[in-house]
Amino acid sequence: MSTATKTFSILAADKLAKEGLDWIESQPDATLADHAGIDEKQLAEIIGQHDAVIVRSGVNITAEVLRNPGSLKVIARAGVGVDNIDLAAATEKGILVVNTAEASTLTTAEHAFALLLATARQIGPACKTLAAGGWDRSKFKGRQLAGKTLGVVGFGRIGQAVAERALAFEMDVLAFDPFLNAETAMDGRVKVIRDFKDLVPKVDMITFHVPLNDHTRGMLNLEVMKTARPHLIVINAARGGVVDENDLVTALDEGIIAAAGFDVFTTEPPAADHPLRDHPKALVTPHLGASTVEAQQAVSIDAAKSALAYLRGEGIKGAVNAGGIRVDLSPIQAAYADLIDRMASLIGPMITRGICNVTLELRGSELTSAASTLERTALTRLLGDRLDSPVNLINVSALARDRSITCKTVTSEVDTPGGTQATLVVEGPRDAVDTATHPDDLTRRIVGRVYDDLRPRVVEINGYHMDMIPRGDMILLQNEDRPGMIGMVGSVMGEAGINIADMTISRRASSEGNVTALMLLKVDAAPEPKVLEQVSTCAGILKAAAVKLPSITAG
Ligand SMILES: NC(=O)C1=CN([C@@H]2O[C@H](COP(=O)(O)OP(=O)(O)OC[C@H]3O[C@@H](n4cnc5c(N)ncnc54)[C@H](O)[C@@H]3O)[C@@H](O)[C@H]2O)C=CC1
Ligand SMILES: O=C(O)C(=O)COP(=O)(O)O
Repeated sequence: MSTATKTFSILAADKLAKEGLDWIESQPDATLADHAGIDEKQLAEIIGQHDAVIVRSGVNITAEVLRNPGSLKVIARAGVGVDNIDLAAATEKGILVVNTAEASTLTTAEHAFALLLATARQIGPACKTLAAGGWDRSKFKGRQLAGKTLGVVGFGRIGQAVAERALAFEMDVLAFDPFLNAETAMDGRVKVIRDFKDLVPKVDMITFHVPLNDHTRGMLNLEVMKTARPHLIVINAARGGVVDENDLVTALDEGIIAAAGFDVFTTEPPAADHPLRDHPKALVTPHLGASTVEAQQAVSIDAAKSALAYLRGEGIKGAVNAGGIRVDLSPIQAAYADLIDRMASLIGPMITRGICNVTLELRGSELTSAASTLERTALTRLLGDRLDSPVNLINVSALARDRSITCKTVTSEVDTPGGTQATLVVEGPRDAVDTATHPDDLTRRIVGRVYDDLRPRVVEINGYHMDMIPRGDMILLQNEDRPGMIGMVGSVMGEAGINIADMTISRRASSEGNVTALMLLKVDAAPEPKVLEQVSTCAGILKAAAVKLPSITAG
């Protein structure tokens, strides 16, 4: 674990189990702000004062809430569904969103199954009758699950757990999930149906375990309900809106379907006069799917741990909007991330024609698993130095896509003779006219390596070969290869009071045979813009740029 030099502030914006909150408070580098029950407006005001926020489904993290994200770096959902979080807004602001996908699977499956059993046996109305002094046994004749066919819509974690339970109850199970490419599932015990509309007429009971999105909203509507068997029981413990609520009420009233067990609603809580609240054929619970002692304890601790692990740079667990990013890099991967960041900084000032395509070539088996992170590292530097808005590993791919910048990483597990290697190639638009740039330099290419000492080295820039450790204040000069250039540059720097600590020179013959040189000066202080301008106007100097790179602690 990291040392407690920095304290991360974690905001609990929803009701979380005590165990997770206690865990946060036990950490030397974390403080807890418990604001369970906070409304959206208040949340928007304080969210930026915290490094992480943990929520359940009780609070909406809208684009408005994220308008001034301040220090916020991670939103942790203590649960599964993230439909209460504006993922696009979070991604755009560079905020990681994580969930605790597995911690509440069994609990939620049990709740869906409880609804199924209770609805089939009319437990709700029977209980109400008894409480009101009645004893009406003939009115509450139920139906047995064994021998019936259950349709499971969405065959992910919860859907499969429900199917397991249904099989144990001797039910036949049919599944529909467009992302399940098989004829059968669970060792042939579950038949997969390709089309949702084919599933509905075949089942006696149907249960939904899908996320709410444009494809699932209203997927069970009146038109589809009309194709069902009249004794169909509908269970929804996924998200309100997957089953059209108005259509459901009509179908229940008209006997198109028999009964419904609902844990989730389009608006939560549903309005006081919502027809499902007190419908004789509906058994309803107030979004209790994940509400067991065990699941709440697990999601609360998991969410707190994932948020803090990310803030500490220990890894990303349960990412919803950060496919492929890793912060728990191995030493060699971390060294390459640092090298690639420096490489992108170095060629940055030479990119004067805009960016169209970025290609990262990675050689070496150790780098493959970090490819996405390394690509995003290069892009973050290339775009971050050019855009006003914050750019980081989370939002950079979306930003590049928005600007039609194509990014590609080519990995090869065959190490070069010199070991691992990274090559970054940046291309501008083909039709951009740039008379100041030599045709050989229209594509910018930089090659770097990390050896056993884990120090970053640049070994080539656009055909100029070298072996240089990129660090500190540097000046890049491209010049005609003729006598007197070094002396001239030295005297301009001397007059400006700039000490040259180190110099690397490399020559290259152009396609027409002209020889040019690239001088890389390591200087003790950054040059004033006027010094750079002065040197760039000297005869024989083709390009001049200054770059500030981080120092290297290990020497
Ligand atoms: N009532 C409650 O308290 C709880 C509700 N949930 C909800 O349960 C749902 C499922 O959760 P998990 O099983 O953990 O998620 P999951 O991601 O493991 O499974 C979802 C499945 O739905 C499938 N799917 C996506 N689009 C589909 C479509 N158009 N038609 C059919 N299938 C589709 C996916 O391929 C995936 O297999 C989520 O909506 C979640 O929010 C989760 C926990 C508690
Ligand atoms: O995890 C989920 O998706 C849930 O629906 C559970 O919601 P909750 O955390 O109980 O507000």
